[in-house]
Amino acid sequence: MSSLVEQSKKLAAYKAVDENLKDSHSVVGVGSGSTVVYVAERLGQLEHKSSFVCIPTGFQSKELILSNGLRLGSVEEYSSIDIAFDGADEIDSQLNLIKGGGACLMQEKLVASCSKQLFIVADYRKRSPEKLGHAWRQGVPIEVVPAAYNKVLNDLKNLEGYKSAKVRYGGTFKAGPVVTDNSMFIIDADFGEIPVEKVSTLHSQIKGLVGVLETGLFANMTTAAYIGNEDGSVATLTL
Ligand SMILES: O=C(CO)[C@H](O)[C@H](O)COP(=O)(O)O
Repeated sequence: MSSLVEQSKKLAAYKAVDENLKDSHSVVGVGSGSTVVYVAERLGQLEHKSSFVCIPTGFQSKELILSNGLRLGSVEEYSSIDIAFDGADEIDSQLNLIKGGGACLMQEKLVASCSKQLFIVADYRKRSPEKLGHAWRQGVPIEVVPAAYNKVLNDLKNLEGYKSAKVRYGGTFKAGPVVTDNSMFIIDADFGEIPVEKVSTLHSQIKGLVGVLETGLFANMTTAAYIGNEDGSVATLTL
């Protein structure tokens, strides 16, 4: 990966933490992915880091919390979270998101939904001029019960905008499907470009299929998105 992309991730993450984490915040959600690495790094540099507890969104996130000397909590203990930081695979003009590129979508949505504020950190490649499905062409990640994968693959064909769908495989790292932190499979379903006003409906339709645990469509959850630009600036997107 180019150092420009890496630099933009770091700048966005540091700015999001610096501008939004307050001394009064005692419970902080920490998401998953390569950009959140810099969120955890920044949190770990804070003098008052022992004054808040961090809630992970999966295995990688838990490791980030521990390796940066932060206090680890769980969403079972803390179902009210003051502020959460997470990455995204794509962000539309209304701050709807596609997430789940790293297969952590269920716990990411759990933490986001428990949080009073959700700040997204990303590099410039993640920002769509308008609709989801523009830059992120892999499809919407959907976490499914393993026994239901074939049924869900068939059910998806009946939904408006459907183009294709497949179970995500582990490639050279796993002979067979990717298995999530919840022991589920991931289906990536291509719906082309998703109109802003249809994100919520599409999420509900997919979620309504028996066998679906969660979708990677995050509608109306984002407080603000911090986007690291190629020129070294960081754009703050709010509605
Ligand atoms: O949803 C996610 C994992 O399930 C990540 O937040 C998303 O894939 C973004 O990751 P990165 O910061 O590496 O681009």
